[in-house]
Amino acid sequence: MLTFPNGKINLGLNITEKRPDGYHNLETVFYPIPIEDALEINLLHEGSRKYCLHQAGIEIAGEAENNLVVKAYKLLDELFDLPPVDIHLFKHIPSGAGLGGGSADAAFMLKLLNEKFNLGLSIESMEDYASRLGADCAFFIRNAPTYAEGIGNVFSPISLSLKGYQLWLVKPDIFVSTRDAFSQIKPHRPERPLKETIQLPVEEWRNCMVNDFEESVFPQFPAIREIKEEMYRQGAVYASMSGSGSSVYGIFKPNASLPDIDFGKEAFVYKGKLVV
Ligand SMILES: C[C@](O)(CO)[C@H](O)COP(=O)(O)OP(=O)(O)OC[C@H]1O[C@@H](n2ccc(N)nc2=O)[C@H](O)[C@@H]1O
Ligand SMILES: Nc1ncnc2c1ncn2[C@@H]1O[C@H](COP(=O)(O)OP(=O)(O)OP(=O)(O)O)[C@@H](O)[C@H]1O
Repeated sequence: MLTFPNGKINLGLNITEKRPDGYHNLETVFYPIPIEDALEINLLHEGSRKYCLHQAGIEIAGEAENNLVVKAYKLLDELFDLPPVDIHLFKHIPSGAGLGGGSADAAFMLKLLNEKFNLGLSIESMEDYASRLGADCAFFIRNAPTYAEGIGNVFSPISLSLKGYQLWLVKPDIFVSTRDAFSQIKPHRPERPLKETIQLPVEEWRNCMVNDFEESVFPQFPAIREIKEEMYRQGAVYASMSGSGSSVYGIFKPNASLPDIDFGKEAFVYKGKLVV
């Protein structure tokens, strides 16, 4: 059985409060984007192992057992004593990019196991399991535009569609540590709640919707700021860093023509239409 976990971008990201447990409360809108990994599971017939992970595409640092798809399998295996599975993961979504690729894989693995083994899990219980695997993981269960608060795990649906707009996304060869990015932020509430800002016309977002991480990440990595400025030079309606970086996206009118621009040999570049 095969599925295609997709990435997300953050539309606006306000870090509002530091919590006693060290984590931060935030408000953001998660928006699904059509950059996809491929994830397949089959019954594993050989040997005594419960799972075997085969990886291809972009390399993920670390041991197989730390892969979020394996963590998702182990979580449900503890509860349902699942049959052994052979897992194939083809990574296309860059990691450490603010695109939630690892979280997407984990959430889609829960959905895949639920379907393959007829576990009968509700959307709500899959969201609950997903939230144990990562702060923003549960978003990928419904995978629809969502307003998120808390540590990125308290959701409400929003009415928003950018369907037909073009997305231009660039992830330079720069690693930004999410933990360090959070530690450099002075939390504060925005003048207007993001839930209201997001309902303004897209053309107005540029003047009032921000990603708070840009203030600390741009001075440290001016090349990331430069990509955002390039997006606006090319006519983006809205441009921003996603999550804690290092990817930057531009949203363009449906008929805009996007030229070829050299963002460096190692940069990941995606251009495509938004589909939701
Ligand atoms: C910033 C976002 O990209 C917004 O979508 C995500 O919230 C980040 O999610 P993520 O990469 O899955 O981050 P995690 O692996 O959960 O957390 C990495 C580190 O970031 C810090 N962290 C994360 C989320 C949060 N709400 N407050 C935090 O302070 C913590 O120090 C944590 O140890
Ligand atoms: N299946 C997986 N795909 C990608 N990363 C994984 C996976 N499993 C574990 N990881 C680990 O999770 C870390 C972060 O992955 P992910 O791609 O979700 O981060 P991100 O792009 O920073 O997203 P965000 O900050 O928006 O959640 C990586 O450092 C990687 O080692």
